[in-house]
Amino acid sequence: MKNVVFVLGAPGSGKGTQCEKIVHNYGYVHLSAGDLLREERAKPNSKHGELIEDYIRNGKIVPVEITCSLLKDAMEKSGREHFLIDGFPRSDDNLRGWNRAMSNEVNLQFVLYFECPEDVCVGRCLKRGSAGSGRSDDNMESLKKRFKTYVNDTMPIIDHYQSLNLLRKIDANRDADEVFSDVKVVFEAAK
Ligand SMILES: Nc1ncnc2c1ncn2[C@@H]1O[C@H](COP(=O)(O)OP(=O)(O)O)[C@@H](O)[C@H]1O
Ligand SMILES: Nc1ccn([C@@H]2O[C@H](COP(=O)(O)OP(=O)(O)O)[C@@H](O)[C@H]2O)c(=O)n1
Ligand SMILES: [Mg+2]
Repeated sequence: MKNVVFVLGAPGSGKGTQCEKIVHNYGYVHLSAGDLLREERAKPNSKHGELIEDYIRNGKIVPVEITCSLLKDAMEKSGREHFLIDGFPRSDDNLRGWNRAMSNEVNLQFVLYFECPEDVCVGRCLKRGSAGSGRSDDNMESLKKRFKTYVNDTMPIIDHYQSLNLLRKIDANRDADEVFSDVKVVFEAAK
């Protein structure tokens, strides 16, 4: 049986940064839904490249059929058993699509949630943009849309996992190493 930890939090809350540290310490495979979508977009023969670019630039959530099949393929290709799924599920469509396709073959261990104020997150993303992230959505116009999507579509998913007692909330408004010391406590408890 495959094991999964979902990693959620606002854009810029530090999901990718903390996932890297978890990979080093706990041997999970890190799958970022956003990275997989950006990779798919970059393929010259991609069926969905233009759609993905439009959704990303406008901070909208790409239809789950696309995202879930990228995740499923990456999981199968890895041949591994423990996965950090970063930035997913981010909407009701994501959650329902995942449950339809995957819930029978995957055990959800818990959901890591990085809590961080919006102004701090926006500042981090703008800094990432001006440092040359090359991302078409690390600009103020896209960020406004991304945060609207986060509040309207993703917060209800976070509440859903809270009500199932699966949410592990971390204060992400600190130095990355301090954040990781709390992350470690969660992973040690899950061993
Ligand atoms: N705890 C932190 N304090 C300050 N900056 C951070 C912290 N964690 C990540 N960053 C920086 O903020 C930006 C967003 O981090 P990232 O891990 O990509 O977040 P997310 O995947 O949630 O968007 C990156 O440029 C990263 O280097
Ligand atoms: N489950 C997901 C995750 C990302 N995405 C898209 O990819 C964009 C970037 O996601 P990301 O996870 O890389 O962004 P960050 O939260 O890491 O800054 C999102 O704003 C969405 O447009 C999606 O459609 N569905
Ligand atoms: Mg990220």
